[in-house]
Amino acid sequence: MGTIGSVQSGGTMGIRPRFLVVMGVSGTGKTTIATGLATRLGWHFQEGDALHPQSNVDKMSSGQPLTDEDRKPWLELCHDWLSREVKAGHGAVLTCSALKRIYREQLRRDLPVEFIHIRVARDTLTDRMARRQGHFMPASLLPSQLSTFEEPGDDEPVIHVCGEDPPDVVLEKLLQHFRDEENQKELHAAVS
Ligand SMILES: Nc1ncnc2c1ncn2[C@@H]1O[C@H](COP(=O)(O)OP(=O)(O)OP(=O)(O)O)[C@@H](O)[C@H]1O
Ligand SMILES: O=C(O)[C@H](O)[C@@H](O)[C@H](O)[C@H](O)CO
Repeated sequence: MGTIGSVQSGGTMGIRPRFLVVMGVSGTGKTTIATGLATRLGWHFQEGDALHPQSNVDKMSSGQPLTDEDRKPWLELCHDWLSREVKAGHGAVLTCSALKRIYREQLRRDLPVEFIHIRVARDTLTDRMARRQGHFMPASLLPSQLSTFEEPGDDEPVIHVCGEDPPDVVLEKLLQHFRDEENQKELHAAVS
């Protein structure tokens, strides 16, 4: 089993392929954490925002929140991407806000998809969005993101992680979680 300090060839650190959706409201750090995971693990990465139809981007840029109807075709494109990745079997990471349970159900339909939910306090989000430059999402949409968000339930395949720590710390916690799970499996296989 590899450790964070000794990346094995292929870059997977002995971690089996997983199909991850890094989720949360705008500004939680989805892109930052998802790209970090994909880079460290050598897995494929897709920015969910890049799959939005232009009409959705235009709508958000003009300060209007998306509706369920707006999000439906976008979520289907996200599902298509995940589906292709599962078939390829390589290990993959997608960013997607996945704000509601029904959206998460659409994303993981018939697929072994897991979610990583990054938790960040409202004040931190406000600060991050105010500072961020060159992104279409205005900080004024944060209240609607937060009011639309439905906390994932215990019956959903989700890993919660605190996103207040620096990105390297968040990433190391996630990698440690994956390694712990691999170790548990090996232990279980050895005793059964
Ligand atoms: N753990 C962190 N600590 C401090 N700053 C962070 C952290 N994660 C991300 N940031 C910063 O916060 C801002 C938002 O991060 P990022 O773009 O990754 O979030 P996002 O969830 O993908 O946002 P969006 O959904 O709006 O695209 C960026 O300026 C990023 O550099
Ligand atoms: O479901 C939504 O409302 C959207 O996906 C937003 O969350 C943005 O795409 C993203 O956060 C970019 O800032």
